[in-house]
Amino acid sequence: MISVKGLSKRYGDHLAVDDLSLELRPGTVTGFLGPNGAGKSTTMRLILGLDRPTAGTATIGGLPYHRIRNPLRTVGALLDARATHPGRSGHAHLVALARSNGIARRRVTEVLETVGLAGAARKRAGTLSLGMSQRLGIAAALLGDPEVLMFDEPVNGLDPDGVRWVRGLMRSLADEGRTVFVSSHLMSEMQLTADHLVVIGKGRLIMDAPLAEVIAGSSLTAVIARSPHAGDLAARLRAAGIAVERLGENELVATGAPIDRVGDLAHEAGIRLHELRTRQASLEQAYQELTAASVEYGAGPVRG
Ligand SMILES: Nc1ncnc2c1ncn2[C@@H]1O[C@H](COP(=O)(O)OP(=O)(O)OP(=O)(O)O)[C@@H](O)[C@H]1O
Repeated sequence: MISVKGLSKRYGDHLAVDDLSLELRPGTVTGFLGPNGAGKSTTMRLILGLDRPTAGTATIGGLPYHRIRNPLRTVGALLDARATHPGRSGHAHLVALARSNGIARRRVTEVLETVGLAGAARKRAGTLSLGMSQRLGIAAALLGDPEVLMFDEPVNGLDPDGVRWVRGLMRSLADEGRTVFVSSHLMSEMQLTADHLVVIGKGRLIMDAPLAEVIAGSSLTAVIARSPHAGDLAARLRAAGIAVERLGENELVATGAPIDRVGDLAHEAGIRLHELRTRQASLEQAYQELTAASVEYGAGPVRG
């Protein structure tokens, strides 16, 4: 369990994290989203005690990071995949980490196999591709078999197979009851991986909700109805305060109401339906609506 209360971080006159409060639960993959510069990495660094907060607290299992007796056994993190000694092999890097944290050496072999790096373990870390470095960073995070895992952009540099593998890994770690906190800019991937989403913009919390709720809340999520009496249905739905747009003579789109409500209203009015379905927004679309006002480093208009 990660608990963040009133967390703020100021760099000079810039507030990178602004009064953030979160509870991240075990058994869940929580996706951490936000535009460039929103404060995701800073928040993760604060949770991991790599930076001191200006205000507020961050605890893991009830303790601030610096008070955790066996940190690597409690929380594993991948923040910067290139943060290994370039002249050391992946194997030597993990052995050193294991030794300094009282972790059995055989665990190194296990995690190297888990991340598919057993064959490349003797290569110097500096010669690994970005994707392999990511895998090595994930291996280091898994080394202490921790209950809490934090990954900053774990699929960065991975090929499609690697991306799929990370997705499966996150899922299985959460299914084992662990707390998984993962940031990514790949919305399509997050939509497949995360159960819960935390969205921040300019250091502030924008959304903290289950994935399904975020998608249902998008204005692009709608109910499509086809009926030989679409006009009557439109009138009935509008009278109930539901926004309706006609798609054609027999079809309409209703927004802001769940499919059950649209179906019930049609039934109550005795209106025959030939089709009733939900059109789901993608996470990408929902995310863009949520963050439109807080893109700090957006591109300006393209001039021709
Ligand atoms: N050590 C630092 N000194 C000064 N400013 C910093 C420092 N670290 C981060 N910042 C600033 O804090 C803000 C948040 O940065 P952060 O890296 O946490 O964002 P992010 O959401 O992880 O972005 P990205 O998606 O681009 O990785 C940015 O404006 C950044 O320039």
